[in-house]
Amino acid sequence: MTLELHAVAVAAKGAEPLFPPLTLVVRPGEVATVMGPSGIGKSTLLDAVAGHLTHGFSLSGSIRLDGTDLAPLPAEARRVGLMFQDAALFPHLSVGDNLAFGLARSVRGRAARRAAVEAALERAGLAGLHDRDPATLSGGQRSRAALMRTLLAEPRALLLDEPFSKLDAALRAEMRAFTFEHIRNRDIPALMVTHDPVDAEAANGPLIDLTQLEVRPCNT
Ligand SMILES: Nc1ncnc2c1ncn2[C@@H]1O[C@H](COP(=O)(O)OP(=O)(O)OP(=O)(O)O)[C@@H](O)[C@H]1O
Repeated sequence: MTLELHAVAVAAKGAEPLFPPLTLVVRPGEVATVMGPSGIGKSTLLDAVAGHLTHGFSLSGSIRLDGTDLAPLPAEARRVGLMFQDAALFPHLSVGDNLAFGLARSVRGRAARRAAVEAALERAGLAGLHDRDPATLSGGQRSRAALMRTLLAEPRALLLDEPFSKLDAALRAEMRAFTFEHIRNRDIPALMVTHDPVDAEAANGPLIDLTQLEVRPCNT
């Protein structure tokens, strides 16, 4: 799965585009980093890829996933996963039921769904916590569960909007490594918005500064 942005720009009705046209290729397993000052349109760019553009913003250029133009597809048909800093587990569901909520519809039958959730909990280092109330988990455990919920939907690409910024330094490093490893294992492209140079340094894909729109290789 490759994510391709060609001359992508977003603009509010009657206004100038938020940033100059962006052209970018994110290959399978790669994390591309998008940086730029507050308000330049980083989250709006991710919304455009996810199919959630709101507030009168319109998109120009094209966004392709695996060669398919995403423009005509509604958000749910794009199968693009979104992880953001305030990603919360549903407080009224157990940890396992939170993960089951994300589970792709293609996994059918009670036993198969339970097995898929148990395997995901195990991979996230959360084995045995299926029936726990999310409020009783540590911050890192909650973050890992939220990521697994996103991944269980089998997204074809992942969008990360400052996903680690609420975590302390140690947890941040752990979640960053965990997330990037899953992106590589799933061989899906990811687009990460961050203000943190350490996140950018750890990413293996192109680095885009929306104020410069320079695309240069990072760690490759
Ligand atoms: N609900 C809204 N209604 C109108 N304009 C909005 C709305 N949300 C965002 N904007 C505007 O769209 C522009 C881009 O916002 P966006 O959130 O994409 O920026 P950002 O680069 O992600 O910022 P930050 O780093 O602070 O999250 C900003 O100028 C902002 O004021």
